[in-house]
Amino acid sequence: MNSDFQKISEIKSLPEGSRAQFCACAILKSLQKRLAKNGSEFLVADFADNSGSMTLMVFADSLAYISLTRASAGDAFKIFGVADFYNGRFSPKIDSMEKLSEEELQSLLGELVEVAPENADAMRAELFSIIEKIPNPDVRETVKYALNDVGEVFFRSTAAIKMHHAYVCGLLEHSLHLARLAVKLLPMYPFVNPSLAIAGAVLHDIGKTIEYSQGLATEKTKIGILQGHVVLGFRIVRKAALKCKLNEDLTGRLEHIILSHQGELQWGAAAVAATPEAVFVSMLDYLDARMGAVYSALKTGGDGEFTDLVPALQTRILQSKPDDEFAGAKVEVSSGKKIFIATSNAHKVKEIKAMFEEWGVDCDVGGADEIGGMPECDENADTFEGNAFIKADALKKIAPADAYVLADDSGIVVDALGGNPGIHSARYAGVKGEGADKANNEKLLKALENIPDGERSARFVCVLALVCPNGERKSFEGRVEGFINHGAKGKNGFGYDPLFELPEGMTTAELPEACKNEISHRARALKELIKFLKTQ
Ligand SMILES: O=c1[nH]c(=O)c2ncn([C@@H]3O[C@H](COP(=O)(O)OP(=O)(O)OP(=O)(O)O)[C@@H](O)[C@H]3O)c2[nH]1
Ligand SMILES: [Mg+2]
Repeated sequence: MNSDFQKISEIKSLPEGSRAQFCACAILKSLQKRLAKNGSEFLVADFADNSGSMTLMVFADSLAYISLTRASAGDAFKIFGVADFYNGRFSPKIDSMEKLSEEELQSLLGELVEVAPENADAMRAELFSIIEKIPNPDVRETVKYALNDVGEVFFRSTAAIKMHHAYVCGLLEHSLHLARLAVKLLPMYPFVNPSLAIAGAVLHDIGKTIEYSQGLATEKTKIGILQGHVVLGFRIVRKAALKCKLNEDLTGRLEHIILSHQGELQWGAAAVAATPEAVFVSMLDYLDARMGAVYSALKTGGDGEFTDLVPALQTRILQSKPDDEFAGAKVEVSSGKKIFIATSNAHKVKEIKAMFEEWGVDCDVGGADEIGGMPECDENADTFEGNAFIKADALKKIAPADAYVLADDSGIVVDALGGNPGIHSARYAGVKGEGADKANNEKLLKALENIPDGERSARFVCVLALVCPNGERKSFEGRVEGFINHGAKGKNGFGYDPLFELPEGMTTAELPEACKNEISHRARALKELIKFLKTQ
């Protein structure tokens, strides 16, 4: 059979009154027998191809009626009819139908089966990279266990029969949407536990892998009807949590997210969301389910002013685009870049994150602890740049492939000491951990004891090393000039800040954080790095 047929979306766009003949190829999604007012039987059949769906009324006086009485959901048909409208709604007259042979079906499968608009492999990779962000390792393992337990079907299944994301890979797409939303919105709600929120976003609908048959037409399975996806999902997640030895409290809270995500009891929730995470996930689900319904309505809406009634929204959707010449503009809020900072120094992470935020660069910046912690590494190069790349390379090995890795090697260079402590600033006094800053400061003051004012010039130097997802390597240097005081002043910053006096007459530890982040060596290097990132 060749493709001398029209897509459902084309047929639905035929002008009202044209009464044009059409031939469509489509899959029967559902079939119901009804009684007309005059007592005669008719069939209501939902058909879909990859462009959309249409509902057909087939009356007993048509040839198609006979073909349909022998059909079941999942069968594919060639449909001959005439475009017609009833009360402004597409309501074609059907003349006849022929069932497609298995061979014809195979050759047309790509035209008939609607698949999620985003690429399935890319969605899957992104979902796993978000799962890797889950801070609590037991929650992370629970999510992976549950996905592995249900297997490939999670990545192919539809998310619904009709309402939203009702296409192949719809469940993957819907789950990924929630996970993306969770990652974006979590910073706004610091009282929401991030591990539970991301896990709930990924797993909330996992029961649908069992609730629905996975053939060409989605139907509820027997156990799907008897238990529903909320309870089925609860069981999958409970098993995973027990296997992964998730603690009792987190297990109960994760189960609660699954049981309550449906929002309201009359929509099938088993419990009303009663934790911050459960309220958060059920609201994300509400948003994405309804936006998915809008997407499908617009896609199949024909060329009327409004779409057909969207049951999930209890209204029709206005189809015309806003009269806005800037409608296609991208709002520059997210560069979508993920950056992990390769350091075990929490002060550096805090300063770098604050600067990204302050300068409105909406990269997703995380510390090494979000991906398993900063690996041990030997900073044995003889330049700041060399050491920065040693740290960046060490973290790159465990960072997600699509992430940038940024390392900072910095220190204080004192002219009277021939450039020392320089690259050895962190370990200048040989003390590690808590007392290091104090010991370093004391050693430096001692070394400069007999050096007069006027010869105590020094500078902070910072080299940032960036390793890009494509392997490209860049470094950026920043400096700030000053001199070393005779004692400590100020409580902000870290390291040598209380000793480092700026020409303006105060130490960098006396500057408010925001001021330090404007003028510091790290700020200067980071400004250059951000310029580069914007070209990416
Ligand atoms: O008062 C300061 N204000 C600063 O703004 C600053 N930046 C760097 N430094 C000093 O230089 C060492 C870097 O050494 P460093 O780059 O090896 O870092 P680190 O060992 O602390 O962490 P990591 O990034 O290596 O994991 C630090 O420990 C500090 O003593 C600073 N002191
Ligand atoms: Mg170090």
